[in-house]
Amino acid sequence: MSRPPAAPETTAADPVLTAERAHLALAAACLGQMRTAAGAVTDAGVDAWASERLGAARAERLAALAHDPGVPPFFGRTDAEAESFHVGRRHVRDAAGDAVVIDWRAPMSRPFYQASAADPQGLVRRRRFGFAGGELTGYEDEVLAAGEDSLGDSALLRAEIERPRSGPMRDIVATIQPDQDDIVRAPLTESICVQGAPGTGKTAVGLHRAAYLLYTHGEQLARTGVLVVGPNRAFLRYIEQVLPALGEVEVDQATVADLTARVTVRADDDPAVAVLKGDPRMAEVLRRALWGGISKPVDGVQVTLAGRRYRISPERLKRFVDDLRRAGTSSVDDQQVLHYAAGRERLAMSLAEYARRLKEAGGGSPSDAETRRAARSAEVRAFCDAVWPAVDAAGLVCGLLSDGERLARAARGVLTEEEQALLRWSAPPRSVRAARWTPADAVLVDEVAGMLERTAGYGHVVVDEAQDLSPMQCRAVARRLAAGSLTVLGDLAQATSPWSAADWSQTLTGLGRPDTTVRPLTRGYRVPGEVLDFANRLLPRIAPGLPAATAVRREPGSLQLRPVALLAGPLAEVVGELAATEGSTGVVCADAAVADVVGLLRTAGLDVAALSDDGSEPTRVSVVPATLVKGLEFDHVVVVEPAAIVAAEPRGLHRLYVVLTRAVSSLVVLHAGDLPDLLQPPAPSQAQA
Ligand SMILES: Nc1ncnc2c1ncn2[C@@H]1O[C@H](COP(=O)(O)OP(=O)(O)OP(=O)(O)O)[C@@H](O)[C@H]1O
Repeated sequence: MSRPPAAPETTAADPVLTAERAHLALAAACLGQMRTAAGAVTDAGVDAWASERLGAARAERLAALAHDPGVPPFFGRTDAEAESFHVGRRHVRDAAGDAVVIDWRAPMSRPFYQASAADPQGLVRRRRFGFAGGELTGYEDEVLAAGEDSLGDSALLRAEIERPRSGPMRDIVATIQPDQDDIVRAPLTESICVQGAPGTGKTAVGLHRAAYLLYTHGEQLARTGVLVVGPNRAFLRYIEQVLPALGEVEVDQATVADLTARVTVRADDDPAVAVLKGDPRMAEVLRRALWGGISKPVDGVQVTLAGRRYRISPERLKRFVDDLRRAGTSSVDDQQVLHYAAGRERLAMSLAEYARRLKEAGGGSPSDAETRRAARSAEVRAFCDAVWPAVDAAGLVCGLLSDGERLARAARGVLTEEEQALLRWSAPPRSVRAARWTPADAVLVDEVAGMLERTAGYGHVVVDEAQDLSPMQCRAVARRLAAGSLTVLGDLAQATSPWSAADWSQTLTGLGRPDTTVRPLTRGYRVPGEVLDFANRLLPRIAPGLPAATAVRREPGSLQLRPVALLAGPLAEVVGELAATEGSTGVVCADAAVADVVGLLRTAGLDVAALSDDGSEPTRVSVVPATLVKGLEFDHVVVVEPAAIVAAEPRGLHRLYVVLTRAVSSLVVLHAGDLPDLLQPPAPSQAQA
């Protein structure tokens, strides 16, 4: 279904339109001048490093000013009694430095998003603009002073929501709604968890929050950085353009697998094993395995310092080791904790400094360099290697999973014997490199690496589809958070991993922010009401207690249930019809059926390709494995045999809920078998009753 961008009742001769077009031309010209000025700045700094930094800063600035002719410099305007502002994606100034457009993130722009007739926030009028291909084609006024507001029912908002989808996700900066804006503009110090039904704009809100925080706390976050964590490469590819379009190019985007890629993953675990490896008790097992490798000194050590030898007794050595081990294992504050590798270095230094004190007591005065040399001496190194051995993270996990006795020592009282047996590799690998690591193992290795050395942390982390993270994955994300704050986005009804919890507390605890407030979003922007009502029938079983989303619009005819005798013919026919329309089509089926569905559609002469997790670009008609569709959306969705999607995995009904909520315009459900009971049409007698 295609609709032109809204052009409310305005004509070319409308003086308002004429004046606004002139302002648009002015803004475009000023932006051009700003770009020229940024391009003219020379990169010559005092030295090569400074020149490079200047060059990088200039490239960033140019990227931020990049002008896409399809993206107009402003999209709205606020009129107060004394002044009016045009609101756009970034500040635009004229040659005199006066504002031509103000950035949507500036405090002055807030009333554009928040003002209502009941609370005009100083505005007399709000104006929204409609564009087609960069041309200003119309506008919509709400005279707040006269009690008018669109209450989320603006024609321009509707046009934006219904526009055909093609290519990657776009920003929603022109139409952010008040409840979304509250989350976007929450302070940097506040961690937030958004529990939002499908299509309520969680991903959009999280990305706009990142852009808002980078604007508002640029200097602080430029140092510490912002990270966006998404579920898979296909999803990251889908969202990767949103932040650059908002002028933010310096945000890292990664999956948990990317963050924990310290070993090469070559295998998958059975669900029961994956659940256990994701259990927070594994952190305790690993902690014991690592710190339990430190042994008690039995002999004294001779330390050579500035030509003399000093003997340190086993009792004193034991005290050094105990004190350092305590600093590594009993600190409540993660920021203060002593990491294992640093502990090893400190132990060596403790010995050298003790020798120095002995020398000083005898009247000597060794230099720092001599003390450091003593810490690096062969005797001290040999002592540390024996008592506080160097550890390789992958080696430790490999040893633990290969050696039943070692595992039992670390897991005693934490895991049952049956659980230990589940973890043990039946055939230990010949070497650490040869191990058939799974994604859950990679997270364990990362946990150990995080105990060995402090992981660099970001100032803010946005975690999307967070309902699917295991507690151990949450810890991996938390390690990247340092002292910063979090935006956690997710939907418990879309929780498809075998370890998914029924409430947010486990996830938020794992992420290290148990006190985070959970805020709901319930207005669905993506899916038409008819389709959403259908999918919501699954809610009582998959997420009892969660409020159902309400759709912002209804589209009669958007849902078609088609029972068929054989799938092949009707599938090719339906997809053929949709392929001829504007926008994207996703044909979603159980993963195991993807190859057959692709073959069948190609045999029918249709140009389709399977969506894969390598981040490659989706085609206009994609065959999508059900496990890869999370977070994505298509104009038209064809679901092939829902019962097979449900049967494919333990949380298959949750998966089906995800699949049924991806359509912007239409959903066709093709089924040769029965529909899952909750989705079956009421029997005729019930229907009449
Ligand atoms: N205020 C808005 N104005 C216009 N479009 C919006 C708005 N909010 C959300 N949308 C659109 O609705 C769609 C769904 O948004 P998004 O993907 O962020 O939702 P979500 O809650 O993350 O969904 P899901 O959980 O189903 O993946 C997107 O196309 C987004 O652009």
